[in-house]
Amino acid sequence: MNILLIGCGKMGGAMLRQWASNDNNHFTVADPAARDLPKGVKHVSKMAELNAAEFDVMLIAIKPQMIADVLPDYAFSLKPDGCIVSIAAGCGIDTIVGIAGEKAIIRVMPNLAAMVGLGVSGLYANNKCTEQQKADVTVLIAETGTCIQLSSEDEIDRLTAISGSGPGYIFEVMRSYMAAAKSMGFDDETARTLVMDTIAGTVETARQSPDTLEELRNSVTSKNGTTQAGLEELMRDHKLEALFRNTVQAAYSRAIELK
Ligand SMILES: NC(=O)C1=CN([C@@H]2O[C@H](COP(=O)(O)OP(=O)(O)OC[C@H]3O[C@@H](n4cnc5c(N)ncnc54)[C@H](O)[C@@H]3O)[C@@H](O)[C@H]2O)C=CC1
Ligand SMILES: O=C(O)[C@@H]1CCC=N1
Repeated sequence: MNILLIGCGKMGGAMLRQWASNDNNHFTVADPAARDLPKGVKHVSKMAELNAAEFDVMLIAIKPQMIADVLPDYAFSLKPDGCIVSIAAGCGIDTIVGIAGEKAIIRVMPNLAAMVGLGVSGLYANNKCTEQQKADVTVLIAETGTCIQLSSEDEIDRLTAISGSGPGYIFEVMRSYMAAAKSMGFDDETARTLVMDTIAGTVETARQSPDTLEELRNSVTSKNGTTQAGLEELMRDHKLEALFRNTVQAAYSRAIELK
């Protein structure tokens, strides 16, 4: 497929890095600030430089607040049977239709781990999309990690709050955990290794185990041992659970505002 990537910042750039490692598709990036693009990727700074080229897929990876300004410039670069894919948080299909007209539109919500092929994305297609378009875009997204098919647009906004924003929460959890390790006297490098390897090893253990997370947690927790002492703090008054609930609710509310 010929794909036009509009916006190649942190998220578009992360996905492009994976895609460019395959030869399956041809990419053109439209972004005045794009630098150091992978080999074989064409670059334009503005619409006029496209020389009337037409694309099978137009992938929107600019900030949601910019779409109304930027998308009209590119709307004519889509082939008549082409498909718009938007990774913008919040920005609904109705908003895109209002700008670009009735088109095949797919909303995808990736996350930053796409950069290393370990992303998780949700995908929702409107009823103008053919089965072939859905299948092609699913294959494209699956090159960056897991791709989950969603059956309502609202699910994209709810998934945004969990996995789209998720790496942000986890980086902050890691940062706080690392600060705690440093308060125990470990230097930066050792604290980072201890925290990251503990998290990576724990995730892999959970992936490979048939046990529930509660059972796995209990398998670390000796009666009257160190983990029990730590968990009594971490789980006091269910504050951690409430904190995560409030966190994802705030992100979901923001996605609704960005519609
Ligand atoms: N950063 C993340 O982890 C995730 C971001 N997203 C979505 O991805 C989109 C992009 O977010 P980021 O990559 O984080 O932002 P970013 O600010 O890193 O990238 C945006 C890019 O758009 C470019 N741009 C600005 N004006 C332009 C124009 N007129 N034409 C073409 N390109 C233009 C900028 O130069 C920049 O490279 C947003 O809609 C966001 O909701 C979705 C999932 C995760
Ligand atoms: O913070 C944001 O709005 C975007 C969407 C998900 C992750 N980053």
